Amino acid sequence: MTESGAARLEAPAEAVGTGSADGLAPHRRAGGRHRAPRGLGRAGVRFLLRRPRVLLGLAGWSVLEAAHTFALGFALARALDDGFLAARPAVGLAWLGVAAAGLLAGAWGTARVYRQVAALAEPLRDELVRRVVGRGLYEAVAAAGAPGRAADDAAGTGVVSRLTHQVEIARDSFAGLVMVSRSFLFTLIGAVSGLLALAPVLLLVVVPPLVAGLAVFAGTLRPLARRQRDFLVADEELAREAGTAVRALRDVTACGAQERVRQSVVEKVATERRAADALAYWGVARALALGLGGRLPVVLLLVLTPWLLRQGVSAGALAGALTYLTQALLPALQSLVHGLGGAGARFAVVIGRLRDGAPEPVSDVPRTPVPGPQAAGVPGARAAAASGADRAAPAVELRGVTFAYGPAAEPVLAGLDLTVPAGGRLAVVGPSGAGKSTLALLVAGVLRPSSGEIRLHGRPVLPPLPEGAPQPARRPSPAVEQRVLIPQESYVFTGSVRENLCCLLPDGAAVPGPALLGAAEAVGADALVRRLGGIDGAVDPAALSAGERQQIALARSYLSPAPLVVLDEAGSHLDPAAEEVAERAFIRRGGALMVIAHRISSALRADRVLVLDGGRTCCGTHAELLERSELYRDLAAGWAPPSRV
Ligand SMILES: Nc1ncnc2c1ncn2[C@@H]1O[C@H](COP(=O)(O)OP(=O)(O)OP(=O)(O)O)[C@@H](O)[C@H]1O
Repeated sequence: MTESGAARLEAPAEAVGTGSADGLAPHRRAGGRHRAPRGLGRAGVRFLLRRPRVLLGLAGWSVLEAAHTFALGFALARALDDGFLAARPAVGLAWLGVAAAGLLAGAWGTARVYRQVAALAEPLRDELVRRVVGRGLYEAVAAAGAPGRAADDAAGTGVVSRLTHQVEIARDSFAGLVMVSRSFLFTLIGAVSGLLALAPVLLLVVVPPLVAGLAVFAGTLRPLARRQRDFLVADEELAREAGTAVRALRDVTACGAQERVRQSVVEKVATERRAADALAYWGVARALALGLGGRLPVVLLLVLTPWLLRQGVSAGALAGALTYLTQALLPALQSLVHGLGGAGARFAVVIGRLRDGAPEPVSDVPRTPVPGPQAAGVPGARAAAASGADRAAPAVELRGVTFAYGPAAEPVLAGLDLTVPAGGRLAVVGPSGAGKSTLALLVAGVLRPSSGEIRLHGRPVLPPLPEGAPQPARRPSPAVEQRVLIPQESYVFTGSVRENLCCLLPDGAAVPGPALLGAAEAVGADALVRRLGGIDGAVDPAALSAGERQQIALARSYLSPAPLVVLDEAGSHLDPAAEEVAERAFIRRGGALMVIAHRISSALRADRVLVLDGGRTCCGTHAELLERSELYRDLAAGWAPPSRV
């Protein structure tokens, strides 16, 4: 196994960009989570119908806006026809005065409309806040039992983020939607009545393209909203990925994971670019709707002017119609198209997330594991026993596991069955290249079996790869909380001793200094910690020997809440006595232990030993194997005598 590959294994999953989300979304990213929520329309109608007085007020004040639109074109037409063109400037000016009064009345009405919109948006906000707080309480309870996650993280950061971001976005988008839809409707009413009053024939020119434009817009609304949502989601995911990479920069560099992190960010950039392209494509359809509904009527009006004049339409009526089109309908249509395409999609996405995150009925809540004591600052020794997914299930279960490093490569493991009971101790031995480290990586969920199944405490690790698929980049499985793997080359980073010891603990878990020292002492790293200046002393990886780095990694893993510890020759740089101290600490710690052994003493301390030997792989106690396995006898004879058994 390469050093960088090994080093990565101990790094927290967040270091390679798999960290959980914060910020905008609760991020349940299962397929379809970003779809517009079902029943949103019905829920919206119910919400509105519960507020008839506000709706009436909104409609009442909006009538003033319609009246202002009506007055705009009609008064201009009269000012021309009855005033300026009839050589009666006073009449013309009087009509212009009417238009100005209409403008003032419209502005006054619009100001009142804002109040009514607020009377709709604020209750919506309150309702959403109630939901989010309910969800937060639910998460706080669930997180208290979730290994690898601190309760205050779920209950604090997530809820505050949803309150401050999503609820405000929902409220603002909703208010924007109400404003543009209402404005378009009442402007349309005002303009159509004005055209009807000026000359009904004008409707023949204006209405058909307007209807065609609205039909195109209606047809593009759904796909456009979907593209807009995809773009928002891609944008957020890119921001999250980049944010995670930046936060984990030190670990990424220390683990040599720059290329993988770069690739993962580049993938997100490509996804966002594709989403932006698709959005732009549908943006063209939106421009078509605007052209048809807003601009074509103007062109038709100008082109058909001679015909309209022959139909008896006056010059003033033509000017009034042009005013309706350019000053009222076109801007209202533009606001509608942009508003529904932008704020509408944002509203649907955010409401969908808030609704998806609504508290579930208590009876449907899946059983969450018992809270691990390390959340309260107790080292993993006692925690290990308490944080399992299913404590009765075997710690490790392999059924027919076959693994090869490439589609055409010889399998390293073929049809392997193995069970390590909860709390059991297994030593894995075998000649160099037999597949011991590969087995450790499979159990840890870093590699994916070609076929067969691996479970940790009853939970599946990673499903097999589809036939012929290449092994993907190494990435810890979701079962990462169930195990800690210490590879031969230990990962230690520049920082304090405390940071190095606590990096496998759930976020926010505060382990007191004496408990950290106790863990170091248990694995025999206390002298090293003292030499480094205590728990707050500085760690310089380059200044540590390979054995000292192993001691830090052992203390860190001892503190981890994982109920299964996999030591892949994790004490290979320690002397036999120091290695024994560390191994015995892990035995006392509780939980299951799997040791890739390079000394007979490790095999003797285990309940059972797995001898990896290609087709002659076998498992049994030390005594059984001495009888049954020639390879084991050879290995045992070749190893140095144990210091103490
Ligand atoms: N990344 C890899 N790509 C291809 N083959 C690999 C890779 N890693 C290991 N192998 C091969 O898989 C086989 C098993 O390797 P593994 O490291 O699991 O053996 P091991 O028993 O742990 O050996 P050792 O005791 O020397 O560490 C070896 O033949 C090795 O060359």
